[in-house]
Amino acid sequence: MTSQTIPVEPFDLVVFGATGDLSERKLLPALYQRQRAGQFSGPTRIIGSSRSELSDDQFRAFAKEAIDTHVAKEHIDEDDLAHFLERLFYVPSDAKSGKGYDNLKRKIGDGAEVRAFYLAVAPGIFGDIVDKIDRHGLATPTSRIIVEKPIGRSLETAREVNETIGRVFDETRVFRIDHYLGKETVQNLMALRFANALYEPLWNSAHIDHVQITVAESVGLEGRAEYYDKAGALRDMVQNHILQLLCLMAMEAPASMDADAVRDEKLKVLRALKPIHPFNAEKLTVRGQYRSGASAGGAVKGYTDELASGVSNTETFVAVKAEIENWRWAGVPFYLRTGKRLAARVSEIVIEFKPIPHSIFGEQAGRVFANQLVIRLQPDEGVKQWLMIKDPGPGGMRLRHVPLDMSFAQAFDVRNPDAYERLIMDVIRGNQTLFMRRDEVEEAWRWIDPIVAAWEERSQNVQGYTAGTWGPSAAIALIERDGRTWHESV
Ligand SMILES: NC(=O)C1=CN([C@@H]2O[C@H](COP(=O)(O)OP(=O)(O)OC[C@H]3O[C@@H](n4cnc5c(N)ncnc54)[C@H](OP(=O)(O)O)[C@@H]3O)[C@@H](O)[C@H]2O)C=CC1
Ligand SMILES: O=C1O[C@H](COP(=O)(O)O)[C@@H](O)[C@H](O)[C@H]1O
Repeated sequence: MTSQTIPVEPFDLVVFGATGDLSERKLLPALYQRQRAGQFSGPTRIIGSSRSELSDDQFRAFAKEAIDTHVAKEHIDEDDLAHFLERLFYVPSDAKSGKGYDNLKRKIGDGAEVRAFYLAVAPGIFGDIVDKIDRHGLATPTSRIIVEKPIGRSLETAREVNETIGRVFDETRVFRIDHYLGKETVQNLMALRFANALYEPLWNSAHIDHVQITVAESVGLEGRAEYYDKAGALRDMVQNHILQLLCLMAMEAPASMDADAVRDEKLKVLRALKPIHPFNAEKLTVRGQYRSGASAGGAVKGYTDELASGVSNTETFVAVKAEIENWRWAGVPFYLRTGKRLAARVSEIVIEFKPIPHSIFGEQAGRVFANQLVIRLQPDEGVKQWLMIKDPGPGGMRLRHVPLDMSFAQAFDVRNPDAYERLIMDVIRGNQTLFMRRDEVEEAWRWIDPIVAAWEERSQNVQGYTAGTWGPSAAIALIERDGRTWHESV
């Protein structure tokens, strides 16, 4: 039995927003996979809720459709699916009026020892639901709450959301999801750093020249214009996923994998981020917006063509040169970039080591490239350590730049579980290590807010880029000004 299949104790999971997009595409398929892996025990139940008046059977039909659509055929087992559907129930409820909450209380009854509430609804009704959970006595002293991003759109609004939740659930029972932390390769970053003796002595400004973090998407708005146009790439991706990656890459070794030990170290990194001000924002940040172009699937519309209004200054791409002001990282730039409708879907962290101080090989040996460690988060998850070696053969000492390549798909013949599978099971186990603590979320906003303010103060407009490219030319200039180049991700 692997750690993935150690059963968790029976639980009741109430999913608010059970008929929505997140539930359909991610939560129900992830829960089904855990059933299939044999992780559920006893009378575990998943109780869906939202305003739609569905019966249990109608919700089961919705879940079956979701699983048929979003789970690969070879992973669907009819017996497992039937057992999973038996665990599903549905109670209509309205977060605003409170209608249905008494029925929900009756349905939960004494229920299982472990009870969790998943807020898979728009952030605007988080407060209403928490309030109704409280007033209708749905929570026990050990109940947990799972909250989706975005947690606010600024430090002030994040504090409001956190206060609202904190009135009913103390911090040890709040699970703020950043699904990047549930990705296998992101957790592997910790394994790579702290389970190997090799890297840690080199993991500092004496040996690392710079770091690049890229989260590139080939998709566009995917029908989420209403949310996205108010958020933009900085709030949607940098405030959470990219800063979390940066923290795991840059933090000191925690004393253990204990949730607070890890989160304390991440918090110190966030606190050490050098603030970006209006006077240097234009030099350190780039905002882009895609225009019509091409993708693998053919011609695609520009961002504003997808909006009802037809106009917007919201960024769909952002690049930032960040710095961490502490002993380990002083003087090491962290180049961050993310965007929609880029040339490829690829997320990776590139660590470029400093060049050797002197080459003994002479010009005929060819260029000596600096060592690079490339951690590929998705797709084609793996780790590549680029090294210089001698070109084989008797032709003299010629050097070659080659990767030591560890592809997870080739090394392990197992399905790569979706982040939500791991994260939901961690909630049930009560393990908060891979969830964001309140102070982390607020500290991240403390660094993001001045960037937004600087853009507004300086009227820093978005720069157009053609869909299917790597973003605006200013993003290339951002790194090339420093004599460096973006890693070629494909
Ligand atoms: N979709 C995604 O890929 C991602 C989503 N998220 C976050 O997850 C959350 C949910 O997103 P998503 O699923 O896309 O949103 P949807 O708009 O698709 O779904 C919203 C859900 O909330 C229910 N709902 C709306 N109003 C009420 C109400 N007054 N009372 C009770 N239920 C209500 C809706 O059902 P009904 O109309 O029947 O009430 C529906 O089930 C958001 O916070 C989003 O930011 C985060 C990361 C990715
Ligand atoms: O949280 C979000 O993440 C997705 C990208 O997630 P991935 O797992 O597919 O890399 C992004 O598309 C979305 O805009 C954002 O809200």
